[in-house]
Amino acid sequence: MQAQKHPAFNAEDRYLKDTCKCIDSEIDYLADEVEKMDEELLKLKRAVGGNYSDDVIVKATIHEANKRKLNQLRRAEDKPYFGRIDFKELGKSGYETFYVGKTSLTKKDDNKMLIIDWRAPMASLYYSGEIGEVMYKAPGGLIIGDLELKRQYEIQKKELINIFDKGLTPMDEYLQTALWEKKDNRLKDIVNTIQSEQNDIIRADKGKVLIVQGVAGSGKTTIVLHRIAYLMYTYQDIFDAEKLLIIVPNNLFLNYISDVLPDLGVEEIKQSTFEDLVMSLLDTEYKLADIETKFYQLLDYQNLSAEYRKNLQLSSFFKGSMVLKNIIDKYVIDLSSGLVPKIDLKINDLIIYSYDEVLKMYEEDYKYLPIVPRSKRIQKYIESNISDRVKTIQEKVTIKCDKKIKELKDSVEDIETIRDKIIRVYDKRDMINKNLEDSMYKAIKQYFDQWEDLDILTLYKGLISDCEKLEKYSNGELDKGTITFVSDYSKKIFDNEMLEREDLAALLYLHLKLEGLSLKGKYNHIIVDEAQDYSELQMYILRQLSSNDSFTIVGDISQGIHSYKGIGNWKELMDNVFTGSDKELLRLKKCYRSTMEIMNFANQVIKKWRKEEITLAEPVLRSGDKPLIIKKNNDNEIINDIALRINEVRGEGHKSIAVICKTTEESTKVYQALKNVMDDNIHLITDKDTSYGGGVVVIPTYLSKGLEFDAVIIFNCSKDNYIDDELHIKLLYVSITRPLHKLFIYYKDKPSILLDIDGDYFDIL
Ligand SMILES: Nc1ncnc2c1ncn2[C@@H]1O[C@H](COP(=O)(O)OP(=O)(O)OP(=O)(O)O)[C@@H](O)[C@H]1O
Repeated sequence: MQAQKHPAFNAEDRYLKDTCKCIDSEIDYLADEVEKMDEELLKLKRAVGGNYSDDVIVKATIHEANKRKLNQLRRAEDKPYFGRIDFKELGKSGYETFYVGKTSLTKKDDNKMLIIDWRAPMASLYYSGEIGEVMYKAPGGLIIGDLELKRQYEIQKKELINIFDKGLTPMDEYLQTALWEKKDNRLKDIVNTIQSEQNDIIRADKGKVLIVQGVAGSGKTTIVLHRIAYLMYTYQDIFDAEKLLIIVPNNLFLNYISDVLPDLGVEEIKQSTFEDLVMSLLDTEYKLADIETKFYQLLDYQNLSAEYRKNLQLSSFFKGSMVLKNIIDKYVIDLSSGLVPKIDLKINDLIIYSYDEVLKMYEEDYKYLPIVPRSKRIQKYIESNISDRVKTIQEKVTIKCDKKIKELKDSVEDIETIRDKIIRVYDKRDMINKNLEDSMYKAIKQYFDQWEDLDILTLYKGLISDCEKLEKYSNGELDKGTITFVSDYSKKIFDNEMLEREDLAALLYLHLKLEGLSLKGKYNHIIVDEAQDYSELQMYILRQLSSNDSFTIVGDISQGIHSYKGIGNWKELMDNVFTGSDKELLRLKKCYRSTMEIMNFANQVIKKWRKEEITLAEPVLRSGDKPLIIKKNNDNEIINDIALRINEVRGEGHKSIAVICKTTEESTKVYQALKNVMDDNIHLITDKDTSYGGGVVVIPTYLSKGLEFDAVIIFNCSKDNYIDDELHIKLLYVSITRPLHKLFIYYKDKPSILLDIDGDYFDIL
């Protein structure tokens, strides 16, 4: 064991053993407490029989905290800590030693802090502090002092394996050990090796919109998950799990990241795709058009004209744009101003509620309500008051009738005629009054039938598929060609009783304008991963769900394979969506995932995009094989070679291997062909899959985004499969930035123009 060579081994070994003993006894103690409290709470709950009890609440809270701590200690018992800092605060005498771990531990008998939590303010020194003068932010203000020692430990099953000292051993050695590990099917926490620039993001001020542009593999996903754990620990009184929301691209990805938060001691955070969030907010399951159809049409340069593909892009972009938001705003104003029909609510010829009276309710009394609840409120008001109103009218009818009868009685006509007339007047009065009573609810219905139907889906479809309306409300911001394309294309989808994914944000926005939103302002912090693929309107909607404009938004413009509908530029997002809020854009340039050789190669590919927004990745010093580009004569030869390659890579101990294809159709063919020449231990991943079980998979690029594998094999990077356009460049870039250790790229006939790069960056076969 390397650790034994370290001069402080004996002292460190003793400390580890003492700490482990202490954890064991704390685990025993807490397990005992939890068991006792389980029984006690059961008895107490029975005794109070479902009634409110302070005692039950207090005990249940302690019980939950004990269970949580017990879980955390159990998770930490094999590796109780990973770092140490020796720090002397300015003005104090002597250095104090602090061990940093995933969860804190205090010794029972003397209250000595054996481990501090990695999220504690002082632990920041472990991640960001350099030996010498340092400072860190504590709740009471800045603490300044001197950092004498920063030490890192590799511990396995309670045994010290290695010790690294800042200054004596290159710090990267510790990071390198972590990065060389083989990956299985899930993302892992990185508390041991969080880097300084990542630490800054994790601990950034909570009260703003933080946007992080990070290159592929820079740890964006990992960091946002650590940030959640940090926020929940640091601001326990504000951030309970229900007030946090994480938006992720798809359910496969959700499954891929699902271990990290529990490992960091955080449970039950709402994590959702944008689509699922909208459907749950609208409480409706919409049938959505297949995500792939449009995506693959955009790639189909052989069969579809450039103009058609451009219109497709524009149409998607429009549906997520602030232009559509403005159109909806104007549409709603018109809808609202013409909503109260210019008629009175009458029964026969009697006015029960006049147009002016209802208009006043609409424009003044209930103006504070959105349109739909406002019109419902007015209807309800009229329903509950109409009988009083009718009574008043009946009284007036009676008075009029009495007056008429008096006149008749005073008249000079013969008595028989007067009697007949009086009877007729009474009959008429009774008929009118009865009719008033009988018809009042029917009249209300007939009256409100004249109001425009506010079914939001119908209104939305009506707007989007109506060229005249789009033209009227767009104020010249859309050209006629786009308008016609949008409305025709949408009509076809609507006719099939479907919506596009792109429709959901606008539909929800219309809902918000007309109905309001029950979750408005519900979340204290919202996290968006892979944010480059979201539209401004989607972000605008998320902003409506936030109580305080507290966001962490991470993404990589270079991986924006859905940028035809998404964000092309962070500055525009800040200007157009987060106007007026405090915001900051940070950059992560280092890639921790892939070897230097893979990342240098990837940089050459993304450079072909020739866009100023590109940030080239700086690989962390970890060297492996150069990417291997392999030419074969046909698909069969490629498949046979891939099968051999997979066995070879498996033999080297790599656990996760992906054969990445451009489309699902290509993936399906490759999967079938591989199954014919290989064992059965291979899986096809499609958009129906919600989990990735590790091992060998065949997967289309767009689903591999966000994931990573030990080795990646790209099936067909031939000339006619990847052309020199933005979407193809980004697709290839995403694929080649997925591997940690090995990358193989196959082609037949001629290689793609995107592989036309300096030969130093790859090997060929
Ligand atoms: N400080 C670190 N220490 C150890 N591993 C790290 C560190 N930072 C990132 N990694 C590892 O790098 C890999 C990439 O991380 P992650 O998936 O979070 O990056 P990303 O920026 O979201 O990537 P992409 O945009 O390509 O999806 C993961 O395996 C993660 O564990």
